[in-house]
Amino acid sequence: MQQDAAVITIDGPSGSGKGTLSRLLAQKLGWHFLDSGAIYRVLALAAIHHQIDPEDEDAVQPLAAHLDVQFDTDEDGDVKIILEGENVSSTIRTEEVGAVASKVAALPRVREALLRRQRAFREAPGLVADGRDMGTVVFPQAKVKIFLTASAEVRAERRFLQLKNKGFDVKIGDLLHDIQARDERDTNRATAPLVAAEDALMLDSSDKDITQVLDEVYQYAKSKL
Ligand SMILES: Nc1ncnc2c1ncn2[C@@H]1O[C@H](COP(=O)(O)OP(=O)(O)O)[C@@H](O)[C@H]1O
Ligand SMILES: Nc1ccn([C@H]2C[C@H](O)[C@@H](COP(=O)(O)OP(=O)(O)O)O2)c(=O)n1
Repeated sequence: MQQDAAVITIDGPSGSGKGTLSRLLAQKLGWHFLDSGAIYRVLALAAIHHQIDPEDEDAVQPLAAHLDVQFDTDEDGDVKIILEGENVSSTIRTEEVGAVASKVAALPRVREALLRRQRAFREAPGLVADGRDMGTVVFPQAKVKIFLTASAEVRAERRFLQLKNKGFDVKIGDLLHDIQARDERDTNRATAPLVAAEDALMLDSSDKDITQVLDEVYQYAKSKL
């Protein structure tokens, strides 16, 4: 880890466009990228595989501390996520895994166990970090912080198109329900809840396409770095 490498944090609820924006911004800047949600999703999948109750902190904490996960980036910048030797890049993206991720993520000792792993992504020339608590807990000293939102209906519609394109059989009503349940759990947990940092730029992407969002954030970041 390089304590002095610059960090841009992008936090917000499911489907707001954090992942897409963070990836594009990291590419444009030539910086590293941390998908912290993927770590919680991998942990959730590991809990499912090992038949561990996602709300049992004593059982999930050691799994988090010893999580055997690798992020392998190829020449095109595509990231392959390997859990215990298996490529889980696609399996972790289901709503079922997202819901379990949101449960394991509510456990304070699990979050603590994953802190160092996330901070290790901070390397020169810089890091774009995507998640829920990047600007508040993991990288509170980040120079640029964005809190990206969109209405729940718009987010459900985006997720519907995204999952349908990947071949998943999904219903928009179920997705809206899942998104609202996850918002509720992520926002109301006691440890590192989904909340904007005081010094974050608030951005509502409901009526903006991804190019507009990227341009706006890139200009803002340039003015702050
Ligand atoms: N501003 C936007 N306008 C329209 N679609 C978007 C926008 N941002 C992201 N998307 C699409 O919405 C889906 C969810 O975006 P994603 O980046 O995965 O969200 P998050 O990481 O916040 O859950 C993706 O299919 C993405 O291409
Ligand atoms: N920094 C983070 C990232 C994700 N989480 C939790 C809460 C989320 O509901 C799950 C899944 O996160 P992820 O960012 O992959 O979810 P979305 O792509 O936004 O749907 O993990 C978290 O608590 N803290």
